[in-house]
Amino acid sequence: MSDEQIRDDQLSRIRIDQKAFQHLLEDKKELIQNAQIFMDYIFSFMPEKNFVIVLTDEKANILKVAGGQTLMQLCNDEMRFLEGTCWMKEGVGKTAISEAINTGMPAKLCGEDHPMSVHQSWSCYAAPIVDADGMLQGVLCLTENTRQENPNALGMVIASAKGIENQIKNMDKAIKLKEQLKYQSAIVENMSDGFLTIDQYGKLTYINRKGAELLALDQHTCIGKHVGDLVPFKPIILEVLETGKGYTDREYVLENLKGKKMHLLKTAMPIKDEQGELVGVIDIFKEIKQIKKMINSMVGAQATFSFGDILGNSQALRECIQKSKVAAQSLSSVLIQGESGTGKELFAHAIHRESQRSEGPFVAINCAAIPKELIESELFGYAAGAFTGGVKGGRPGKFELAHGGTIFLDEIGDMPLNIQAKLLRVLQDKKIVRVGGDTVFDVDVRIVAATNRSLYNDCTKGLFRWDIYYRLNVLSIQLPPLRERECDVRLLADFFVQKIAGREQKNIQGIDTRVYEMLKGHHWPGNVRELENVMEQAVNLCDAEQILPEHLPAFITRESAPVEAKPDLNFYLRPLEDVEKETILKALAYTNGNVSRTAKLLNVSRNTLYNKMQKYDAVSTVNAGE
Ligand SMILES: Nc1ncnc2c1ncn2[C@@H]1O[C@H](COP(=O)(O)OP(=O)(O)OP(=O)(O)O)[C@@H](O)[C@H]1O
Repeated sequence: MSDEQIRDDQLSRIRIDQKAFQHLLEDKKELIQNAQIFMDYIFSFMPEKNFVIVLTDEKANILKVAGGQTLMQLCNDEMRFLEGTCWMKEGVGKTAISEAINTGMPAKLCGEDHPMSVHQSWSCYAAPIVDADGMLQGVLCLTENTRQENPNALGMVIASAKGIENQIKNMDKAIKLKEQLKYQSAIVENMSDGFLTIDQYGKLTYINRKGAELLALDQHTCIGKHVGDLVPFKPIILEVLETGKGYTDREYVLENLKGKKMHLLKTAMPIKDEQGELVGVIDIFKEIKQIKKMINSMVGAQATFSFGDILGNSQALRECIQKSKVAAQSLSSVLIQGESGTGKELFAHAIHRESQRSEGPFVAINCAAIPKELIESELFGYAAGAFTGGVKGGRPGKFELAHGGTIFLDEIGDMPLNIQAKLLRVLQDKKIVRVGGDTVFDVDVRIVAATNRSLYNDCTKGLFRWDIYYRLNVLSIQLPPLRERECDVRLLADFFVQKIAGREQKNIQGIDTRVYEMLKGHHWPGNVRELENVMEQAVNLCDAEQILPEHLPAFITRESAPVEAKPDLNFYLRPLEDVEKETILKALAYTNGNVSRTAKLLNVSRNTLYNKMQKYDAVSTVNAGE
């Protein structure tokens, strides 16, 4: 076979399918781009251009050929050294390219080192190109005629291959960084908090969408401007630039560009470079109302009962429900009065649920259950540093937390007079000032108050302010005691037995008629709460299919028992208060001073018990954990 035939035969074996080659070029785009820079560079500083330089992939497929025109032609004529050919196919023999691929090292093959006669007039210098993970990506190979050997050729190829490797690594890093930045900016852009950064000169370098919305700025045109020129107040982050000290979760009230008053919680952090020099500040801010919403949903500041949960067919109760439904539609304050356990809290829930602000929070506070010295800060919050021991950053009170909803002031009759004065301001102006602070906060809160005392009597005795009484009493609901609505006793007793038996998984079908009679005969000083407790006790004791008289507590069965002999009154009679005090102390001793358990034992509310304990100086017996 002639040399020409050998060459053509070889070409037909080493040529890659055109389509496959196009795919390969696409796959290796990055490598080709980076190698091209170095191939051009070598080409530019060798004026004789008496060489050919090729780039192959890791399987010896030639991706790119460059070189002097004459030499390229010669190379083609003698070796078919062409783009789109593979130089590791069978029959090609050992080449510098195959050596570099097989050993992973630079390789040099000159003249007769080549096994193929058609290659023997050429000297080839090849160096592998690897990526950041050490994986072979390709080979750079310089080929020249043996007559014009260049002693620096191998060094030049190795240096260029290294250069390409670095270029690829940098490119990979840049791509990864870009990806990372894309994610980071997506996170920051979609944050529900406002986020901005300034440089060391106070110029805005970045602001996210929420931040621009809160401060009423144009997100794009404000970049590069000094923050002091962008907002109508002295930006607090400039202090961080001055002091180098950041802060966490501080409250600020400011006006944005549109004049809207914003109550924000802010965190600012200084950014320092590797030398510890301050280069900027990060500022993260959110509206307090967002936090209050979260607090309310976490602490369950929601009304759980609706009018559907209030049972009773008596005329008096139906009228109360009717009146409360009307009250729910109004924005005026509501005063619910009634004995302990008549359902005042239940009505307060239902009024909120039926009102237009039912989506807002329902915040309840029991004025009798909080020590007098703490009521003010509980209701109105306190400013930063108001008292030693207080949370450094201050705290909002129940009125602020109830913004947009309803506040239920239970046992309002127990509110101290000095706090009543502050309450008047809320009722009149809908504004509050935190304890120890001077910032005025607007609060949009509907007040529902309740008491089991006669507020009117308290006013006449100077214990309650008339002005507040009149303001609260705009809509007044007087809940009837249970003893005055006999027909509800049966209904409620059935309901409680069903509810408690279901909860306790007891199969109790109903209530014996004698039990109804006994229940009707009781005076119910603890009202519905007392009835609920009695039925709970009965369900627990019941081992039959019906609640029978023997399941009722003795104080109820005794009331309906026939009186056999008149007791010796002189022996039995003692002042009622003495008996009450003794009973309370005994019960407290029995429960180790646990107020909740004692209240349950005595069938009274915690508040009623607490009031009586204060009256009888028994508060010191309370368990410390209470
Ligand atoms: N009409 C009613 N229907 C169903 N349950 C009722 C009714 N009235 C009261 N209750 C239940 O009785 C218990 C006491 O009710 P609630 O706490 O509302 O009374 P209160 O008047 O606020 O008591 P206190 O003055 O002691 O705080 C609760 O468990 C409540 O669900």
